[in-house]
Amino acid sequence: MRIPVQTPSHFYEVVIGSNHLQEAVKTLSEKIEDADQLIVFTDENVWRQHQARFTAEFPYEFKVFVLPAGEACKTFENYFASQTFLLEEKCTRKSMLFAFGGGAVGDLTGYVAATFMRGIPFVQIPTTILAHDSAVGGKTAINHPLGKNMIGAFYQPQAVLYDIDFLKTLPEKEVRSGMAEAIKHALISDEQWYDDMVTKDVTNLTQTELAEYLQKGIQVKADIVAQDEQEHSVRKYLNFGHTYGHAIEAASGFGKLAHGEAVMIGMVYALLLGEKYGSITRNQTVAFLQFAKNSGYQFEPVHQFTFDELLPYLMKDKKAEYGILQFVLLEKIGQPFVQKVTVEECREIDAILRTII
Ligand SMILES: NC(=O)c1ccc[n+]([C@@H]2O[C@H](COP(=O)([O-])OP(=O)(O)OC[C@H]3O[C@@H](n4cnc5c(N)ncnc54)[C@H](O)[C@@H]3O)[C@@H](O)[C@H]2O)c1
Ligand SMILES: O=C(O)C(=O)C[C@@H](O)[C@H](O)[C@H](O)COP(=O)(O)O
Ligand SMILES: [Zn+2]
Repeated sequence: MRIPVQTPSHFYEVVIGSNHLQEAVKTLSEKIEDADQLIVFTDENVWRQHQARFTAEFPYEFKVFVLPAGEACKTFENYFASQTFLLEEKCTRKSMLFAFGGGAVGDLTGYVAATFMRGIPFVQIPTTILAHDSAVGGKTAINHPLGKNMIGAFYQPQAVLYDIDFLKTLPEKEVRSGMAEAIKHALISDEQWYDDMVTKDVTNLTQTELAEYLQKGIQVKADIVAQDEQEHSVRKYLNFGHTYGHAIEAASGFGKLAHGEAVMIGMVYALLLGEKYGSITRNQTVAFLQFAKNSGYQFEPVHQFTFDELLPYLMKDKKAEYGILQFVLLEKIGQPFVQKVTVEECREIDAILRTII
């Protein structure tokens, strides 16, 4: 299946299927054959588990740059090492990068591609559930110890080649983390989908259900990015759960908490705020929390920090303007909006969160 993504700057396709890497690569053959070098960026876990299959099915000569697994790859040091590798390999503006891995490899590779010689083409080949979100839409970034994704660029890939057969080796924690973004996509777009989701064990979907959810999530993202590529308006909705989620993620030390685990906490926080500013009821928030707990999501990380310890991270949220925080909230399930919130209100909601989790 092909899902088109049309932004003001760029058109590309998400080619999603199972066991179709070889076929999917063919959709890009013209662009690939025009490149002077192909460089695959991956991480040590992904390469250990999928090198044989990738090499067998990727029908071109390539060089590989293996990064540390997970969030650890989104650092200045790895960004610098990546640029050094490209320079030492004599890459040029005609070279093409491939991000073979999860969101961390994808974000780092995209930022490297956006900045090497002021921009060279790159392709996303995602290997996680979460990457149905991260590989689409062109947000690329590395972290700074003071905040998540603080250095980056909007830079769209040439294509997203998503073979969901790679997902079969994901550990349960990463399944859970990835499903949080699918739950987010349902919450911000489609009440019926959300209602269906909460009846399921989202960590144990059938391949058919998983494929359907991923396609739906990609479509939600593609529709939003088509309207607002650089987050001036509706793209903010994709940040539902991320203001508080990123704060917990950064405060914990990058990589301790998986991104989706932190976002799940952030979504409960945002639902609580939605009780004040929207028509979300406490029953709905508690039902969501129960569904999250039943699916194995953890909320103890909140208790490791005081609100004042989280506050500096909250204040670095990229949606904040003139020192005022903006949260994405739900009027009702499926209807997001953006709301300015004061620090004192944030403190109050943080206190409520601690009592209900
Ligand atoms: N750019 C965006 O729009 C966007 C959207 C959402 C998240 N993100 C970013 O994505 C990152 C999280 O991405 P992620 O959850 O994919 O995590 P990840 O890339 O850190 O991968 C998680 C872990 O799973 C392993 N892994 C990956 N694929 C595997 C496979 N097929 N089998 C076994 N193990 C595998 C990795 O080695 C790593 O240890 C965060 O940095 C987050 O900020 C970006
Ligand atoms: O694509 C978007 O826009 C998103 O916000 C998707 C998020 O899931 C993702 O985690 C994103 O990287 C967060 O962006 P940030 O601007 O808050 O760092
Ligand atoms: Zn996210």
